[in-house]
Amino acid sequence: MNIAVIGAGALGCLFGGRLTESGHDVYLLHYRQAYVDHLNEAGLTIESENDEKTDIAVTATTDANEIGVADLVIVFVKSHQTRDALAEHAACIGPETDLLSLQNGLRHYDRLLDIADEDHSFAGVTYQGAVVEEPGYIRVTSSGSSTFGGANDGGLHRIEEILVEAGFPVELVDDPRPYIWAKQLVSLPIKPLAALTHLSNGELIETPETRTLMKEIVAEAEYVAEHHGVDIPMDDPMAEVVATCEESYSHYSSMLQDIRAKRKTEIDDVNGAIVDIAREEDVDVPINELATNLVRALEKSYLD
Ligand SMILES: NC(=O)C1=CN([C@@H]2O[C@H](COP(=O)(O)OP(=O)(O)OC[C@H]3O[C@@H](n4cnc5c(N)ncnc54)[C@H](O)[C@@H]3O)[C@@H](O)[C@H]2O)C=CC1
Ligand SMILES: CC(C)(CO)C(=O)C(=O)O
Repeated sequence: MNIAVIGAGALGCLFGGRLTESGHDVYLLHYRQAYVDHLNEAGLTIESENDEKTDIAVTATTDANEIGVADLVIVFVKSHQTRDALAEHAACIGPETDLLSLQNGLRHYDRLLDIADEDHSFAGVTYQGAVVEEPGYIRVTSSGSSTFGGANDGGLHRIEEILVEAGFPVELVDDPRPYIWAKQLVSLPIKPLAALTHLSNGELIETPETRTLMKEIVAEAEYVAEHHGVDIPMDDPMAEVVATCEESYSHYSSMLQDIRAKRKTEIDDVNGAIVDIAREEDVDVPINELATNLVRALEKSYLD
């Protein structure tokens, strides 16, 4: 299969690297020529959770015209980069190209549907984790499954087959939206509060002040989901938040890592999306709104 991966970062390199290894013609798309040259010359090294290292020769490019029309495009830029990246690399997307996104946030499925029809748009979540240790060196941090869905069964099974062959556990669902919400419901209280307090996930849940705010953020989001007609497949979201924080006690959330590295965060697509949807549904979400505005203000202190 001819596959383009938009965003050759942590997950883009992991998925793109393993799909290359399993025999597909994969192109990793990035916007920086020096990074692309490095990937083409030195290849990728993927370090698995049991410290096994695999070297993979990959093809990277900044120019989607070099790819032609791909059979499958996988989107792995950060959520706020998606619209621009899809426009920039539109040359590899034709009417028969399948699009897949397993990004975080609440809007990635809709962004695909903005540019492709329902039969070619597939989205969901992944519990696979990875970090870029240095350019071309990817370390796997977790090997959870990827749950995704879409309207076209044939397309879903085509993507499932190649991902499973490449070693990724996959679960298919008819409608991915409830699963996208379920994953975000756990992230919503952790990410902004970690970004604002610099506490680890475990410290956030142990600290009475942040724990109370976390409960409120989750309760507001559950209320928005209910008004928005999303039936979240999770009995007790706050219990999931507590379990996640306990399991990842010393982990500093990705949003805090973005703040520390002075990068733009994904706040607009996480708590910011809850605020927007709440507004559409005429529901108040004061704690999500405060958390969103504070993280945006924090970003403003170092961006531009
Ligand atoms: N890294 C992880 O463990 C997980 C990440 N996710 C989600 O997956 C998505 C991707 O995350 P990561 O791989 O961690 O991000 P990342 O920041 O490592 O990779 C994104 C890459 O896209 C590149 N990029 C930005 N604009 C571009 C453009 N116009 N064209 C081509 N490339 C462009 C960036 O320079 C970067 O290298 C995010 O939504 C994230 O929240 C979800 C689960 C786990
Ligand atoms: C919120 C959570 C648990 C993953 O969604 C996290 O800690 C992170 O984003 O790094």
